[in-house]
Amino acid sequence: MLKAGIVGLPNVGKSTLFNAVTRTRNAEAANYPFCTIDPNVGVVTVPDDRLEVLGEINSTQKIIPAAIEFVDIAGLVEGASEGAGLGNKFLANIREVDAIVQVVRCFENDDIIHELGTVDPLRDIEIINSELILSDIAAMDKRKESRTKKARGGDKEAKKELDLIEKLLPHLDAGNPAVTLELNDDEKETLREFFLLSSKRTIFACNVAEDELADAQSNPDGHAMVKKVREYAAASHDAEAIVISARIEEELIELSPEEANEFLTDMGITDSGVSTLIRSVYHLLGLRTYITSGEKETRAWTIHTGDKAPAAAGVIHGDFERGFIAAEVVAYEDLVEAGSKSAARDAGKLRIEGKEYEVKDGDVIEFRFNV
Ligand SMILES: Nc1ncnc2c1ncn2[C@@H]1O[C@H](COP(=O)(O)OP(=O)(O)OP(=O)(O)O)[C@@H](O)[C@H]1O
Ligand SMILES: [Mg+2]
Repeated sequence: MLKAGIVGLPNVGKSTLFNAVTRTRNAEAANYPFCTIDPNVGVVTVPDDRLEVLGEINSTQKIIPAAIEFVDIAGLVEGASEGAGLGNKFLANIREVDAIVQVVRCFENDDIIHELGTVDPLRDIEIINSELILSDIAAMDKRKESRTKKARGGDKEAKKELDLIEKLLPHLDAGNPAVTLELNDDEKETLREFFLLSSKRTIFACNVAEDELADAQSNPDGHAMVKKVREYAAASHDAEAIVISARIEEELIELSPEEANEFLTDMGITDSGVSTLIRSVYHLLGLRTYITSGEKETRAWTIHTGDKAPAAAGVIHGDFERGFIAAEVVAYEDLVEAGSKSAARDAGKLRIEGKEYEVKDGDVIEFRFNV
């Protein structure tokens, strides 16, 4: 299962967010820096309203959403790349995740300690990013040395790596994350093998005060700190910034879905920031959902962007892929509009697709196979 790492300065609300997304209290969240040392790992289900709708249509007994993993990582501080605050250990934890959620403190509150004494989202982001970049520079310097020797000996693979490193180092030295360097497909492939921290796709989670969430969601640029983070994310990271209030979400854990909805409505919010965040992370990881739906269960299956029908079938069972014959596909919207699968078939919306079909997000599929 792909993993998203929750990263940020100490005491900014990472574990609170982790509890909110996993709907547990497994991570200790408390008002002091370095409350978290060892990472907390949890499975997070991806909210998807389409499953309930299909479940209704097919009188399904069970609904099974898609899932990804979240890892709550210890806070980084300035100097982490040189080992400060157990920096090396924490950076190693980040290396193991597939994408990053960077939690940025965007709330004023004198009772909650800020490591640096003041609330300043852009300064905080810069600290985290430069630690990731510095650690990558050190890794690349080392790799450059070993590859130079090999390349001299005529090793083509080493030469290819070396060329990329020569391109990468000035980019990193200028303070840019590896993820924003323009590369061709071949270079991208090589870059993946470097496992760089700053090459991971990132979403910024602006953690705002509870009473500012409603306004900040409906008008993000009306919140001065959120506005800055959004601009920064778009300009220098080609990334999204999402507004959350980790503490509200944590308070919702004990409530039933109905009570939680009522609570949110009272606050003037329709969708909780955390649901949006989880969905965005799922997409950021390059993941898409197709759905199977019948009386027994309605289930979301996770595939990668661009996966073809046999590979998608293989997610259910290897036999489905090996014995793949065809996929009966109807787009979610078409199925809902028709009201049932047979009505969709009558309306000519049911397609029979073969081996080359690229499965789309929201396809409702039944596979034909033979083993
Ligand atoms: N949006 C918010 N508004 C007010 N307080 C918040 C908000 N989000 C989190 N907090 C509070 O901030 C404190 C720190 O939260 P938490 O322990 O989740 O931080 P952390 O980033 O995991 O810290 P550490 O790096 O020490 O592990 C907690 O007291 C928490 O309740
Ligand atoms: Mg923590």
